[in-house]
Amino acid sequence: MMVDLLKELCRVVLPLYPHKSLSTQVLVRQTPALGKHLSGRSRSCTSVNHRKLVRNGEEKKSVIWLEGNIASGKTTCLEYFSKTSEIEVLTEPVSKWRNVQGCNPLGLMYQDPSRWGLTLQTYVQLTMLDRHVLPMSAPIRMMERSIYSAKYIFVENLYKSGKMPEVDFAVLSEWFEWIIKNIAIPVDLIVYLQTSPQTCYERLKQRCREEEKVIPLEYLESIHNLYEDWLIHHKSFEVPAPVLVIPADHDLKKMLYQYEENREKILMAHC
Ligand SMILES: Nc1ncnc2c1ncn2[C@@H]1O[C@H](COP(=O)(O)OP(=O)(O)O)[C@@H](O)[C@H]1O
Ligand SMILES: Nc1ccn([C@H]2C[C@H](O)[C@@H](COP(=O)(O)O)O2)c(=O)n1
Repeated sequence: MMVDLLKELCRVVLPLYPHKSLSTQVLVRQTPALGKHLSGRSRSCTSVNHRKLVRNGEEKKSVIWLEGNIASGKTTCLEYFSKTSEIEVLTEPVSKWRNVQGCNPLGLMYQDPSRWGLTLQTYVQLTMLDRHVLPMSAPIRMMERSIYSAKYIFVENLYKSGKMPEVDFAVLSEWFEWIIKNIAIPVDLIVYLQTSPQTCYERLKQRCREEEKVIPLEYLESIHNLYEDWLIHHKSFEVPAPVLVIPADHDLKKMLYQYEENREKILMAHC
């Protein structure tokens, strides 16, 4: 009788939890739709990346990229979510960009982008790749930006604005293509903090990072337009995961409220 009871329990309960399957079968599962904030087109063009392989009841892990303009509030957002036990947070390695063996490629780039753009972006590519391949220590990883935005936004901006020589752009492009072809860079969801360039300009001045004092509003406008073309209008590059857009011009109190409102959608990337 006990055996029958167990069999019945398995029959009813296991189908509800396919990722906890006890068989050795590999299950391919699609993450649930993320509701109205998700951009439909990015979902459809990224179905392969968004599928999840689950084997032997192994715990499914999810990676979320937090994208947005300079000083849009990404670090502040990550700080908030770092208090959640299932989430590990990886901030951008800006301190390395400001100090590699005593040199400051970030500062040099802002002083003379044509000369130092390649130097900074090569180092950004290396340090972001290092972040992407770090073993995960929690079920959900939220990381600030990605090797994709480094290329599609910042390298693109330097090149399009005439501040990066063609040869530098070609070398970085070949490196980038090689990396994404040969190294797995997982992503399940992109959270985009959508701000106006003006808001970022004000927050940038308030943060007062020494290297960034030379940044004009026009620079933030260019970065903004590249982000919008990529993640909202789908006019430039492939989007490697669904996009959750969070309007981020609001004050801190309203932003924390919005983060709470979106918590489920973010955690759902893990289901
Ligand atoms: N919602 C907000 N309202 C006002 N100031 C903010 C808000 N979010 C962040 N800030 C401030 O703006 C500056 C940039 O925020 P930060 O989180 O460092 O941005 P990012 O990591 O995107 O560059 C910081 O001084 C931060 O305290
Ligand atoms: N690929 C990149 C990434 C970032 N930067 C610059 C932009 C900021 O000055 C700084 C850190 O950005 P934040 O986290 O404050 O938005 O690094 C870059 O030039 N290239």
